[in-house]
Amino acid sequence: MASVTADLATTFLTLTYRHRTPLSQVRATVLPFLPSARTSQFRPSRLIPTSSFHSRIIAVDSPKPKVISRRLSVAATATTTPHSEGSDVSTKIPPDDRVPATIITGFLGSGKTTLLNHILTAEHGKRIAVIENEYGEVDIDGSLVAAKTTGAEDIVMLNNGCLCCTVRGDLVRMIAELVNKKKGKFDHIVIETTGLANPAPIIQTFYAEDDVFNDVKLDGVVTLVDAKHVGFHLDEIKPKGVVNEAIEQIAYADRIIVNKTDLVGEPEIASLVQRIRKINHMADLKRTEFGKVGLDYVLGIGGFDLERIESVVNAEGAKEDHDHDHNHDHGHHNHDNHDHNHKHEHHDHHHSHDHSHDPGVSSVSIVCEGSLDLEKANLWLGTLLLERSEDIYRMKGLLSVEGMDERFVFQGVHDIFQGSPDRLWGPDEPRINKIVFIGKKLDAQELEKGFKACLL
Ligand SMILES: Nc1nc2c(ncn2[C@@H]2O[C@H](COP(=O)(O)OP(=O)(O)OP(=O)(O)O)[C@@H](O)[C@H]2O)c(=O)[nH]1
Repeated sequence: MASVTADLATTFLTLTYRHRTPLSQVRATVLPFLPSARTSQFRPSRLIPTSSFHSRIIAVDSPKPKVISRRLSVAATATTTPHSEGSDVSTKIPPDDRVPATIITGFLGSGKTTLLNHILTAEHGKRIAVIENEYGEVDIDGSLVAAKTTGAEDIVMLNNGCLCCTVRGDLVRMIAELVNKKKGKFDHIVIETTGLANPAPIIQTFYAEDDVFNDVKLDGVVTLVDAKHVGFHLDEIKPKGVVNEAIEQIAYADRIIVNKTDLVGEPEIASLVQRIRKINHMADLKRTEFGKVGLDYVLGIGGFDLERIESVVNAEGAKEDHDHDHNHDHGHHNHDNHDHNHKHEHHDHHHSHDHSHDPGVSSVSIVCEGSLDLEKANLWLGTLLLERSEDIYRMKGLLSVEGMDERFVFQGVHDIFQGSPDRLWGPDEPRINKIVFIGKKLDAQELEKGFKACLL
């Protein structure tokens, strides 16, 4: 046990040291004590006999898009880390020039291809490479997309794979090929998954594979929800060990698009939104018809960026499209945001939305003022990931750690954990910790208790 504890205690310290690496290029940290969990998470949940990825580079005749360079200064007074080479080191974050990739997922017929067509035909000045994962021999979606776009420069087909193993390999090869052969010819990659895909292995590909990670960064997961039919899929009881893809696709999302709202009435949409919120309280949500959303909503999300953790944990629960929001989800949002804007009060709550111990997939937030004992927090988080990483789908957090002058931000997908100090706490800024978990069998009270035990 002693050695495990020592390992756990190095987690934050190691991560703290990582502030010297550009934040945007901080390599995902797979906790060193989790070697078996790392491989087990790629187990296929479903075998799909004939599937393939197709890639298409959509060339858009437009001026070269603006390169957005992300710069962030981190003033590090790294008194808590033995790795520190000195204090008051300012780290300039160079631009992250990796190509962003967006995953579009959603159940069969939810409107993924419709959204893709919308993206490809819109004026945005981006050249987009599309990777499609199809069932069967016939490239139906490919022809739908092709019919609506011009300038398709390249199509590569990769066959015979299952989503979690072979296709993951295919995806890596596909991305590597795109990067090697077409570098500079596209600005964004959009990956459309099959309707029965569990997004987890695809997300993990971006962290587990160096070939991918070095050149491409995961920008976000966009999930289409069929407002008329999704209820049936969400209700479906699967055999033990088989995932409910409709739930998983919602759980991993950064952006949720409730599509086909023309086919159902307002009350159905409102109750669906509530249901979605119980699963994923972190994502933005919009209601649409025929996938008509602003391009900003689906491209350039930064859903896995440490720099953007704050906006997620702050706005958590309040992010439905406001055109629709006010009438339908009021009580819920008021409740969720209750504490977020108050200063100088003792913030101390969690919410898990109706269930304190939800056996299904749910979101739990902890908002709590105070500073954490580094070692205890390390042990708590490390143990949590060690024991529960399969159940914790995604998490994001912003922490106040005793002895650390910066806020500590982190995000994780199962046992992939990425964290770093970001900006300094303001002199009068209340030290409020905020964590959001999305996962299976989450016990809000237990999580909160464990977290609070780490406070000084
Ligand atoms: N009424 C209505 N129909 C829609 C809407 N969005 C898409 N559709 C239609 O629904 C059907 C399925 O849409 P797709 O975009 O192909 O859905 P998909 O998710 O790509 O489907 P799969 O690839 O089979 O999983 C098509 O006939 C679309 O025209 C909508 O908002 N309202």
